[in-house]
Amino acid sequence: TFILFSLLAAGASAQHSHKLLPAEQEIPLNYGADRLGKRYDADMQKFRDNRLGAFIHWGLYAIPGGEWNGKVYPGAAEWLKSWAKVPSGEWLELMKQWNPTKFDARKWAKMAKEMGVRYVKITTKHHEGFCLWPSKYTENTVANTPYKKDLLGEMVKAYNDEGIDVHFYFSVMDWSHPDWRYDVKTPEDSAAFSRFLTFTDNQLKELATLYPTVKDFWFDGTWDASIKKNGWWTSHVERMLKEMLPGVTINSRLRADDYGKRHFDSNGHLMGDYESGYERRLPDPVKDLKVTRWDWEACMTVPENQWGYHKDWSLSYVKTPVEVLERIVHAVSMGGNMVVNFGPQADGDFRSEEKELAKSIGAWMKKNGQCIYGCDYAGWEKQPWGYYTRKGSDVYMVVFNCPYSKHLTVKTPKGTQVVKAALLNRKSVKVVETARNEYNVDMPAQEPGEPFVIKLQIKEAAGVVDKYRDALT
Ligand SMILES: C[C@@H]1O/C(=N\OC(=O)Nc2ccccc2)[C@@H](O)[C@H](O)[C@@H]1O
Repeated sequence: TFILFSLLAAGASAQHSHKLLPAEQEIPLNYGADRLGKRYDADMQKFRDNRLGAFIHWGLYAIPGGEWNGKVYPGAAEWLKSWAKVPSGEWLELMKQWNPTKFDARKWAKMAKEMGVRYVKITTKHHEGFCLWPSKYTENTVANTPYKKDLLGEMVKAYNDEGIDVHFYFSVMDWSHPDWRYDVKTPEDSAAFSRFLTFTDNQLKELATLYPTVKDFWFDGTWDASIKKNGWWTSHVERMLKEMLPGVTINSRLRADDYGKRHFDSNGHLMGDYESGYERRLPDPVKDLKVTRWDWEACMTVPENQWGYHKDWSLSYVKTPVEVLERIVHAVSMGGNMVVNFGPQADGDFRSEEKELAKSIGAWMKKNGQCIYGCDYAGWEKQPWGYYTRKGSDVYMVVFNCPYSKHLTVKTPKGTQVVKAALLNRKSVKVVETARNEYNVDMPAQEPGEPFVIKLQIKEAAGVVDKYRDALT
């Protein structure tokens, strides 16, 4: 079985293979998925209902902002240490300049509230190894900078005070730790990496103990062979955090199983509580409907690929608010969450483009948020005008593209009728049945000038009279 399975596993597609084997062919795993299927407890339901989040990528990399020794690197700014091949000792000198004088956690929380995000994911430690909290397991922390104070603690309190959940991003890969290894090949490697895993355990326990209102851990920096060869540890971390913080959610990216399979274990079952592979890309609304079988969260950058602050946003395309909004709606329409990224400046303020974006998305959410929060995949056939979302028996049409026909085609599943349609401001729009399970929903009389939402009242009674009798062929 093992040989057969190894061939099967080798043939499986990339890390996102979810090919489920018939139950009797499943192989025994010690470090595979702890649970089959979605979680339905209150904490996971809150994660799901939140739907819209914001990422905060903030670290030493915000100081150089993509430029090193007079050269501007177009790659992701939070990877500048790598692009410019800066030794750790030299990179950590930046700590001497870390003093965000304009940082005001309450202002940050107000901005998030105004945008309508229900949660914020904060980089507690990115690959560079600089900690935004005063960790006692390393010198590379905010405590040893001119700022001194516990930045993470200030943020957690401010966001929570605004009713916004806080999630922690944590990079396992730590470029500044002498015991980090990309691979474990020698006895020296395994001694060092074992020390590294203990160090990481200690930091995670510290985060869970100091900030017990944290709702989620989003692990990153877990793609290297060293982690894939230690799937047991990733399973231990998930169990340790869930023991310390019952209800906490953990992303699939942490996890590797007994054979180094990531995200989905060797039997095709999702590990962790939600799939976190959709980064700067989204599943296709027609071809990738498989994602509606599990919980997932996408994240996106506003420029093509900048998570940390980069001084020059002219180097790539910057998405407009409507383009950001469409990705948010697209994710929710397929049963996923969307996290929009912000890369604060070193001084603790945000660039104007990000402030404008937050305002613009927030204004739309204030009017239309009921088609996002608590909504899920509707199960109806995708149409060119936009996306469906659904909450119970309420189906929403979120319209991004207006057809010259002035009608929005709606095709309902068998046995489902559209009874009424109305704009969210309650002005009704005409609905005409055009064929079996097909309707024309009128465009609103006034051109809304921005993406708009139509709420459908439907009837799913079984045994609907089928007045269209197909001709006998
Ligand atoms: C959110 C982003 O996450 C990262 N890396 O993500 C991935 O490697 N993503 C990935 C990899 C393979 C498949 C799908 C996504 C980091 O390197 C980056 O600086 C940023 O923090």
